[in-house]
Amino acid sequence: MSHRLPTRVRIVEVGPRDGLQNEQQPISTDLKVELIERLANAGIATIEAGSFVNPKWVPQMAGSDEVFRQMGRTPGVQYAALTPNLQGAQRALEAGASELAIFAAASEAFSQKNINCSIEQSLVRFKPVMELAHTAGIPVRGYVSCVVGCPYQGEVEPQVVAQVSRQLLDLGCYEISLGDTIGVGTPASITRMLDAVAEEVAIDLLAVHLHDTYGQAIANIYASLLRGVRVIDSSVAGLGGCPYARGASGNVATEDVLYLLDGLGIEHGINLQAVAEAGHFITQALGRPNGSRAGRALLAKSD
Ligand SMILES: CC(C)(COP(=O)([O-])OP(=O)([O-])OC[C@H]1O[C@@H](n2cnc3c(N)ncnc32)[C@H](O)[C@@H]1OP(=O)([O-])[O-])[C@@H](O)C(=O)NCCC(=O)NCCSC(=O)C[C@@](C)(O)CC(=O)[O-]
Repeated sequence: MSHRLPTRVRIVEVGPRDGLQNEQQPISTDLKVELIERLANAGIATIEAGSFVNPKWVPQMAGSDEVFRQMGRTPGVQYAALTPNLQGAQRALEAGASELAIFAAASEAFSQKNINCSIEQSLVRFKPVMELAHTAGIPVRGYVSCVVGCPYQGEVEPQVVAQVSRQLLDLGCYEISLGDTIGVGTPASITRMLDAVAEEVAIDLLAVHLHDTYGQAIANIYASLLRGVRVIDSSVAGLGGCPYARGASGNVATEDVLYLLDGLGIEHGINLQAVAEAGHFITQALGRPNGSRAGRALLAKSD
């Protein structure tokens, strides 16, 4: 069990997907593309650029094909797509996604609401996705939602998270992202959960995906770093929420995470000021408040 901070962390930017999927207003493809390009220019090496789900349930992501086709690609950047099944995976690959993400849950109730099937059925649906991705030579990331709490079921047992994580790894995912979907975790519950999962999946293969609903995300990230986690999902300007978790606020803001990492002397290879400007750009365009405190502070200083 590590209590030493890592020297380098990889950021997975989920703003263009997780951040925007819940926006009610129409967002043009051009705007999504410009956001993605700004994030890539800032030095972010993994960007979740869209999802290929049923547009009836998540209308904002209906244009993901177009986004993937229009955006300029920066060499060395992975452009990931969230895909729930073979149909989604086929569309994502046709559109040119360089990485796929499948998503399961540690709560039966959330699995049913989110993807209309049980946890076990979801794993069966993911098999052909994995086969397709394997044949195409495309890496697949696995998400587990509700790793500490579920909006429908309440507390979630760390052992269930560990078991689903192991199953996703066995399916062939290269990394497992642990989602505190409703942001209820605290350093104590996140650490307990990570310790249970680390019994099944090496800590090097784990990422944390923490929503900031209760303002605990940065503390939870620090606790995760102390446990040896080296991959953090975040969303520029703290954009987002989950359509299947009412009241859930966005992911931890990328700018806030970068500020934390800088203060700890942990390398990340990203230009924080450029991300803050991307956050300003998108929140101005959407007419919504900027959810990053570090972003707001940096922008105020550079005015
Ligand atoms: C998963 C399904 C598709 C199952 O939905 P289903 O109804 O069980 O699927 P089905 O196979 O029975 O098909 C029903 C209809 O859906 C269509 N369909 C089927 N698949 C697709 C597809 N890929 N793309 C487009 N259309 C699709 C299919 O063609 C058919 O159309 P119809 O014949 O009725 O016209 C549905 O429930 C769905 O799309 N749910 C939305 C899930 C979602 O996007 N949730 C938000 C993202 S998850 C998240 O935010 C959490 C995460 C990852 O960030 C981590 C965290 O924070 O915890």
